This record gives sequence, C-alpha cells and structure tokens, in this order.
Amino acid sequence: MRVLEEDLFPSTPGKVKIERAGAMNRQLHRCFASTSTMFLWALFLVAMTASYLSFQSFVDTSSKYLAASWGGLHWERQIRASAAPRRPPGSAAGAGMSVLVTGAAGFVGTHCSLALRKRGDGVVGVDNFNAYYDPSLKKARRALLASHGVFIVEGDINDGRLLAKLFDVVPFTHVLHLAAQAGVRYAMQNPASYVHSNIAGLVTLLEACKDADPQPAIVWASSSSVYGLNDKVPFSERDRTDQPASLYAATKKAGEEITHTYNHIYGLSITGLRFFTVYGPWGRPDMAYFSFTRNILQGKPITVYRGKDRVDLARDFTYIDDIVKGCLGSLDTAGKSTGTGGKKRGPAPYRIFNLGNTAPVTVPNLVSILEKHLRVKAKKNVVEMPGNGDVPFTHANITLARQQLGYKPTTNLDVGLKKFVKWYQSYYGYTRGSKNSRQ
Ligand SMILES: O=C(O)[C@H]1O[C@H](OP(=O)(O)OP(=O)(O)OC[C@H]2O[C@@H](n3ccc(=O)[nH]c3=O)[C@H](O)[C@@H]2O)[C@H](O)[C@@H](O)[C@@H]1O
Repeated sequence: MRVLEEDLFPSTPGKVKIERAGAMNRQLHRCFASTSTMFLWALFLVAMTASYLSFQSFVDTSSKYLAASWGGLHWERQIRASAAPRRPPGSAAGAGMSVLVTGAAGFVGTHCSLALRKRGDGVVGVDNFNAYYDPSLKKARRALLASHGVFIVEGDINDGRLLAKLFDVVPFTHVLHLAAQAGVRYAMQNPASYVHSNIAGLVTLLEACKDADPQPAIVWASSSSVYGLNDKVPFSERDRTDQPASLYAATKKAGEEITHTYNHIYGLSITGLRFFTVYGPWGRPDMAYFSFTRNILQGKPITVYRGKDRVDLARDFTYIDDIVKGCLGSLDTAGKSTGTGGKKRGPAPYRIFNLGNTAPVTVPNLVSILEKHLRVKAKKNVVEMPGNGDVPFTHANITLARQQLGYKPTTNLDVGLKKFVKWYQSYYGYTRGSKNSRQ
C-alpha cells in the first residue's frame, strides 16, 4: 500500500521518476540516443503544440460566433432592409418611422409590427423566444412577419451589446417596447423572471435608448393590473396605483416610475399604455379565453374563479385590433426625445394612457360566448378565487386616450371572440364538428 502511495504521490518527483521508471527511461534513452533524433522530436513537439493552440483559438472564435445569433454583414443588411420605411414619396403620413419592436414575436408585438409594416413603416423586432408558453406559436408568428418583410433578431433585452449594435446599425425613430414577462398568477411560481424582464430588461433598454443618437421616442406596455386594489370605477389614469395585488403588477408599476426617471434625467419621450386584458387571434395560450377554448374543445374541465360572496369576476376584455390602433396612435403622437450624448436638452413628453374597452364582461359570460361560438358546452368547476394576485374586476376610463390618441374601441367581446375562435380552429386544424387537431 505504501509503495502504491509513493508511486502516485512521489515526495521528490524528479528523483523518483528516474529511479522508479527505469524501464521507461531505458526506452526513452534509446529514442533520444542521438542528438539529431532529439532535435527532430523537439521540432515535432513544438509543431504539435503550435497547431493545437491555433486549433483551440479557431474553435473558441467559431463557437463564440455560432453562439451569438446576431452580428455580421449579412445580418446588418437584413436589419437595415427591415428598418427602412417604404411609404410612397410625398405620402400625407410623412416619411415613415423606423421602429424597434421588442417582444415582436409576442401576441401584441406581432400585430403591431404587421400593422406598422402594412402602412409603410420600417420595423425590426427583438424577441428571446422564451418557453413561458409554446415557442412554436412564437415561431409561427415570426414566419408570418418574415413573409411581410419584418425581421426579428433572436436576443434578450438584457443584452446591452445587442441593443447598442442595433442602434449603431439603424437610427430608430421609435421603440415600441412590448417584451415582458406577462401573466398575473405565474409571478408566484417564477418571481425572478418578472424582475429579469420587467425591471432589469427595461433598464437595459432605457440605457440603450438614452445613449442612442438620435434618441428614439418610447411607447411601452404597462398594464391595467397597476390599479390593483383600487375600487373606484371606471379606472382613471389619475387613480391611485400604489396598491398592487401581484408581483407582476408591482413590476409594471415600477416600470412606470423607472421610465419617469429616464424622462426626467435624460429627456426620453415616454408613453406608457395600460392594456386591459387583450385578446384575439394569435393570442397568448396562458390567458383564460385561450385555455378555456383549448379545454372545451378537448372535452376537459375548466376552472372558473369566483370572487368573495359569490360575486362573478369581470374584465374589461379588449380586442387586439383596438389595442393596435392605440399603439400606433401613441407612436404617431409621441413627441421627440430631447437628449443627445446621454444629456437632456429640454423637457420631453411623459404620458400614460388606459387602453381598454370600457365594457366589462363577467368570466361566466365569457364562457357562455365561447360555448356559443364553439358549439360545445364547457365542463365548469366554479371555485373561489385563490389569493394568487388576481383582482375582482377591471374597467377602463378611456377619455384621455380618446382625446389625445383618437382611440376608440369598436369590437365587442362577442365579435372579437368569434374572430378568435375562427383563427383558433384554423390554426390548430379543427374542422367544424371534428375533434382532430394538431394540438
Ligand atoms: O389587463 C392586464 O393588464 C393583464 O391582463 C391579463 O391578466 P388577466 O386579466 O388576469 O387575464 P386572464 O389570465 O385571461 O384572466 C381573465 C379572468 O379569468 C379568470 N380566470 C383565469 C384563469 C382560470 O383558469 N380561471 C379563471 O376564472 C381570472 O381570474 C380573470 O378574472 C394578462 O394575462 C396580463 O398579462 C395583463 O397584463
């Protein structure tokens, strides 16, 4: 045992090697018997080491290149082409904007990018394609945008180098910031993801915007959830928003304060939009109207929450096309940012608007409308609303948006859900009366 230990851990390595490795030594001696052979061996070893090192550095460089999904001349050409406005010369609407849309493969991001592109504005998207919900839906939205000439960069808004590069390549006039960790109840499962996207990501984006020259005007998605436990209806922008009921709401409220700071110090033009439960085709599978549809069609039960004293929950469900009009109206009316070189040159606009439908509908009513359009009865489990961050109702006062953005919602829940169901059945391959689908 002692011998073995000494073999493995010699106290004086050089000496021991010579004494104990006699056989090997004799062999080596034969190999290096002549000086010229030794010289050739040394040369061979140096050559091997050099080629190993250069191979390693090639592998390092190429793996870095492969790991980054952005960069390079071809990539820059794609960005520039996608960002270029294509409004006809002399168009009444002006020369057109170049808009960086974050969360472009998301629900609202896809619809807004498409609408901007269709009216001739330049759009470049950024999206991290995370797996909060089925990424294949996000990829399908990306394919839809690509077919209209909108390019989406796969990257995270926390990547300051990527954002700086994008502003380097394109002098974006506007940023439509929609990338976020959405969902009210998921915040209890994964709180860090809300801090990562809605706080850290927002600050990284604002830093890039404040450093950009010219600075873009920023329109971004806040949420109706900032009204939290406010019970004064309808919710007006002047109502209190200091009682959030969920971490999600708290991060959106924090976003409103953070954007105010960047407006105040650096002169960034800011418009925050408080969206009220947006729904429609290409929507988010985590939302109630979407998951209810999936379960009803698959014959599975749905859970309907009910408030205290058996009061039904209600939401001011807002159709996606109305939200798109509110977003584009905000971009069109956003005043310019005033800073250069990271310094404010004068006051810049700071605005907040409710974008709702002003017609709340109860959750049981939502289910009845879905049953009608799907022609299938839901299996309902009605349970008391768990303490998971939900609020009992939402209802938007939209006077300010109507006055300043010309915002006027026109789609009620019945019409909007009919369009959603039509899209859902076609996207997931349901034919009328059939239960076959690709879900
Ligand atoms: O307005 C907003 O700002 C928010 O709207 C939605 O949040 P929420 O209104 O909670 O939308 P859903 O998750 O679709 O829930 C709608 C209603 O259905 C209820 N619900 C949800 C899920 C369920 O299984 N059962 C059920 O009864 C909820 O309690 C709620 O009253 C979005 O998910 C948020 O990302 C967004 O910010």
